[in-house]
Order: sequence, then structure tokens, then C-alpha cells
Amino acid sequence: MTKLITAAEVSLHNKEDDCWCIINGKVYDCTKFLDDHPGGGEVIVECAGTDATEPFDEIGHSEEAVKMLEDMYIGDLERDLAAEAEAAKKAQQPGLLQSIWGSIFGSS
Ligand code: HEM
Repeated sequence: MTKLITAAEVSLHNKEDDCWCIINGKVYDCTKFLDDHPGGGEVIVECAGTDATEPFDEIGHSEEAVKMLEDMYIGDLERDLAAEAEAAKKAQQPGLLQSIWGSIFGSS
């Protein structure tokens, strides 16, 4: 059975000798890979404990690189619907400047 791992759990593995990353909803233990990474271990350590999907995709990694992830796979990211709803709500709330702007010009 697939192991479900929360983002909170991933965030605890945020250093060079204990380095997990989320890429496209899957969780990878990259600790043993750091020395072998063609782009250097440091860039991965910088993403340790977080969602590295964006930096991983931005570099334009090859098919081969994506395949290498399989060896590091440890589980799927468990979606935290409450946290996602909260984040969506926050994103919809206008910031202070927007509110002031809205009260002057009649829209927010
Ligand atoms: C843990 C998952 C990762 C794997 C398996 C991986 C694998 C690879 C591989 C195989 C290459 C050689 C080029 C290619 O085949 O695409 C590469 C290059 C590179 N990677 Fe990653 N990578 C990972 C994560 C990351 C992250 C999170 C970043 C950025 C924050 C990153 C930045 C780079 C850079 C900058 C290069 C280019 C190095 C150069 O050409 O000098 N990688 N990676």
C-alpha cells in the first residue's frame, strides 16, 4: 500500500543528512543522491523539506532524471484539505493596500 506522508512530516527532513523533497505530489528521500546530483547537492538541500516541483521543472530535467526519482520514492503526499482551504481563503482576502485602494476607488 502507498504510504501517505504529510507536508508537516516532510518539513522535518530538511537537512543534508536527512533530505526529503516533494516533487509532483510524491515524496522522495534524496539524502543518498546529493553527492551524485549533476547539479550539485547544495541546490537540493536548499529545497529539503519542501515542495521542489517548481525548481525541479524549471531546470528542465531530462526523462532520465525523472526516472532516477523512482529509486528515491518513499510515498505520496497526503493532501491536507483543511490547510488548502485556509490558504485559498487567505489568497482571496485583499491585502491592506488593496483594501485602501478599493475604498478610495470603489473596487477591491
Ligand atoms: C531529487 C531529485 C533530482 C534528481 C533525480 C535530479 C537529477 C538530475 C540529473 C540526472 C541531472 C543531469 C541533467 C539531466 O539529465 O536533466 C540534473 C541536473 C541539474 N539539476 Fe537536478 N535533480 C534533482 C533535483 C534538483 C533540484 C531540486 C534542483 C534545483 C533546485 C536541481 C537542479 C539541477 C541543475 C541546475 C542541473 C544542471 C547541472 C548542470 O548542467 O551543470 N535538481 N539533475
